[in-house]
Amino acid sequence: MDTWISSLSSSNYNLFFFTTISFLVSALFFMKYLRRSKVNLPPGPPGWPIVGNLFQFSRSGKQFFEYIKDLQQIYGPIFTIQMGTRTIVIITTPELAHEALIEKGTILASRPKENSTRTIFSSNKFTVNSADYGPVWRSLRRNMVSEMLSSTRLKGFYGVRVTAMDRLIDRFKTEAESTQGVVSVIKNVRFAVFCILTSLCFGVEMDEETIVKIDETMQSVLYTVMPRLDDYLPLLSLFYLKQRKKAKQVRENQIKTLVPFIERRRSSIANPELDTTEAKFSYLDTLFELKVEGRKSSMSNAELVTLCSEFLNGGTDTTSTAVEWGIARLIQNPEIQRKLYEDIKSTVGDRVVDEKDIPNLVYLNAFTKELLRKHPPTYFTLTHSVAEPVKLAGYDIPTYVGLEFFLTAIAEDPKHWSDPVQFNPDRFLCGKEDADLTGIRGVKMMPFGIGRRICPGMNMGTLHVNLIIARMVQAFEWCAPDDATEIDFSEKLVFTVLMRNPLQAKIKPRV
Ligand code: HEM
Repeated sequence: MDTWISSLSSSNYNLFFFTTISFLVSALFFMKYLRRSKVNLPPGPPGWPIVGNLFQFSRSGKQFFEYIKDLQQIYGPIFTIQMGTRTIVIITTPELAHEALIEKGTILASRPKENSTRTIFSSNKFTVNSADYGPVWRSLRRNMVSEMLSSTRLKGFYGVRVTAMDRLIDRFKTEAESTQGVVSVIKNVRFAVFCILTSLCFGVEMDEETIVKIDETMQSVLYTVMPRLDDYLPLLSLFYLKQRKKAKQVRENQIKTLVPFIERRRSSIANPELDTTEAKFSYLDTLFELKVEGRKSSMSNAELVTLCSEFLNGGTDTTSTAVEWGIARLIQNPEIQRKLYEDIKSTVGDRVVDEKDIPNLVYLNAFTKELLRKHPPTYFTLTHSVAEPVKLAGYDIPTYVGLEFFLTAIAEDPKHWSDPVQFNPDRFLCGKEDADLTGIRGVKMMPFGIGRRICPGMNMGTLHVNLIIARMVQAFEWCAPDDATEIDFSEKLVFTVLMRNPLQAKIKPRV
């Protein structure tokens, strides 16, 4: 949300034009105001005409989640902000999340209208995450879960993970040789996760150069769909023609990069004898065959690109961000690192830790849960919207509102956690303070969301975080590059919440 400010100042203003537009917008807003003033929305900071709270936010100099934290102190568990034309309701407590996403789950399971850039990249809302709650969403989601993410399917991809983990440890060793032991955490972990997901998605093992190229394409897509000022003030879109042109180029490049893999897979299914190196099964295969409710035609290549990109993006940044924060916590707390290593050593002995060991690694599981509580990779769920007007906490929620669930506030609610700000995996040992991540038995933390739209990759995401951390801690002792350095825990909101300064860590191989 920060990026639009700089682009605005660089735009070439035409004063007369802007004034006329402002007048028209004011009239429009006034009419909208008359209509909306009858609605009993949750309270919130008074806004300015046209822009609402947009400039108050930008002038606060804070990141979006910091601004929201401040407003929570003033307005309580549920409040409204007006960002230009967008009305956003923020929910910050477990009780209200339960009311919204479990008790009234079907009504709050929709997604808001998209801007024109997002529509290009979602093939007009043809993805699991963007589709409205209805037949298309059901078909796409059911396919993704049952064919790729169920526990049986996950087990079938065991070999892919073993290869990726061995490669990860080797990469750390190689990097450390030329840097006196200092390695970049997120870069290598991201690469490992991406290797797994590309293999599952396209059914091929790829060389490093190809994987890096696809990853760069995916990252440029994520940056292109990030919010801009004209998402909030659509009439300013005239000043963003260059960005819209750029978005089309990024889309073309995304299609150009991924279509060859789609064609290759098609041809290898048609002629299995030609390439024996390909995997027996991939996400693409399921999409080739999928019948989407309410559609007669099969998917176009552009739609296949969109769905494959969703699969790759959904699990890469989230997982690698979590691991980076995890290693930062281990460096900050050598005692926690020692306990984790002891847990692995006493459970698996001298052999390499395997994903089948994970259910027995009690401390590792507690550590990962605490990691996802304290550092949910995204601070908000994806935006929800309502299919029909509904009441929440006694307030009106009309259909034009976007709902944001503030995950860190929910996971640090002092009514539900002892010493909530403290990073302490022990809280999950011996059932002292447990939490059901699905929210069905009550909500205390929800790093994957809850209800109808809960992350379908929850099992895979948790498995990857557990496995990567176990392998990294078994192979190396982790410390700060210079033993005196304090880890900087400040955050930067991009798509996930990253460490402001990407973590550099010193590794010492364990003997
Ligand atoms: C640690 C890892 C992960 C975390 C923390 C995470 C978190 C989330 C969150 C917070 C949401 C939004 C839920 C909502 O809107 O209420 C979500 C949705 C989603 N995630 Fe994940 N995710 C992770 C891994 C994955 C993986 C591995 C995949 C697939 C390969 C995936 C695919 C998706 C999809 C498709 C959605 C949209 C669901 C829908 O709208 O029905 N995620 N995830």
